[in-house]
Amino acid sequence: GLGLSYKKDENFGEWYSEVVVNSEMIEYYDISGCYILRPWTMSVWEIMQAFFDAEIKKMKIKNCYFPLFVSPGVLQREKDHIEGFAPEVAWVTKSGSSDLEIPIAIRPTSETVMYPYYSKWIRGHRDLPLKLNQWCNVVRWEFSNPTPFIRSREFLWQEGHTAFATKEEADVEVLEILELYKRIYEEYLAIPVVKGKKSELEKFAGGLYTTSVEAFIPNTGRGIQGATSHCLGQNFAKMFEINFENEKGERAMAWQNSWAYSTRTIGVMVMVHGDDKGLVLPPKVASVQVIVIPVPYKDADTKAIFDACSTTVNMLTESGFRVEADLRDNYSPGWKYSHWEMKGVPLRIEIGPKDVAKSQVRVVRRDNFAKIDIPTSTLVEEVKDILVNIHQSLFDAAKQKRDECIKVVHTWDEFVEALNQKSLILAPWCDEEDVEKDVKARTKGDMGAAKTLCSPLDQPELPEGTLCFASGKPAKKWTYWGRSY
Ligand SMILES: O=C1CCCN[C@@H]1CCCn1cnc2cc(F)c(Cl)cc2c1=O
Ligand SMILES: [Mg+2]
Repeated sequence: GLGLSYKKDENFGEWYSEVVVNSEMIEYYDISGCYILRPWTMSVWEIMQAFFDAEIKKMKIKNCYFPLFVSPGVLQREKDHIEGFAPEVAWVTKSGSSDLEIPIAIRPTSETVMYPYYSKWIRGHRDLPLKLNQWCNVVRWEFSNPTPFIRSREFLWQEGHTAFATKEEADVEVLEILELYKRIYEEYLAIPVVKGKKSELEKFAGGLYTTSVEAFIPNTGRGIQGATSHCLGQNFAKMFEINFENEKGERAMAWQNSWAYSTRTIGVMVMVHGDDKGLVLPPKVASVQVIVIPVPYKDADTKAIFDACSTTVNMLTESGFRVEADLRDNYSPGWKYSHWEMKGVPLRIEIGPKDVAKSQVRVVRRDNFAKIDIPTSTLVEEVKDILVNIHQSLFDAAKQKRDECIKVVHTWDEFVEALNQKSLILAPWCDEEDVEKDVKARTKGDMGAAKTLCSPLDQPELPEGTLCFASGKPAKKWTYWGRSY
């Protein structure tokens, strides 16, 4: 039948796989970890891309495109940059039936592709800041359980790579980009995130510090890194000799940042907002915000009903909404209701004989299934308000659910208890790496170990004398811990 065979709160993994397929976002592919992104996915991606691309253009960041292929020498330029990553690098070793002289890597990220040219292009301080971004795919041949959008061997992202004369400029940009990531999640996907700083153990090993926006999936009790903005310091400048003559005529090394968000954002949206009827799309990223469905009645004036549908579509389209009518005559209204609910369309408009007679329409919300009869004369204004309200209620519901999962703990026992309750744990920590490693070791298990997710930039008050929950040493900062994707 049309409905889902799994319930979100009973079989989350199966529910998720079914929703992404039945909503026509994903088609499974014959290579494990690879997925077909159907138009229903690409339209969400393109709406977010349009926002982010316009914002970085305001920051004078320019788009470019570097090759997909990386020569081995360059990739292995700095072993500690790719130390643990080597197993996930995909290599081209043949063309046709003949072996390549030298195997070529497929980019897993583009630092080593781009930075030799940054070194060539940056000579003097007038060549700075150099601020480039690219929209592309990357390949990481991961082996842990592949999940559409969340963990795939190829994914789409943007990667920004910027170079500055001073650390101050780099520090400012890291946070400007982080704010854009928060806006993508909160203003477009209606998902609450925490802005924070990664621990030394969890940060990008090649960089100076990493900031991120962290989301949370209540059903699995796992945190998920939503996007990252790194300050690389001068580490890559040293590695790739990206230096310049500063204004005092001295040789100086550039200060760099790199930042990315990916199609993983879409998986988080499905997981957070989806329900047992299928996908629920936040209005801002819905390629169809309103679906108009005629409800013909045996001897009623079908033409009048269809005309009313077209009029409604035109009126709403002219007002800037993304609206379609489902006029197919080989599906019943009931079938269409389920179909468009599965696809997550935020608002449905039903038009039957009674509605035509009264010059009104019946509006049904996807998020709470509320049914509202609205006169045609005020429909545009009402639809505008309802879509804004749907976004806000999706956000508020997600935030309430996330906040209910947050447990503040002060002792190891409270920590373990909270972890067993699938919580997002906020704990005072001494900020020592060995202690973090110890927590990982002590919480190892088939559910995965607990780790630090981030230390929120917005720190709650830490009373004098507060002790670390794990080591008993003086706590230095509040940190979010939990299991993660
Ligand atoms: O997260 C970002 C923002 C955008 C640009 N890149 C950084 C760091 C990426 C880390 N990282 C992540 N995954 C990797 C996988 C690999 F196979 C290799 Cl060789 C390297 C890496 C790697 O450096
Ligand atoms: Mg990885």
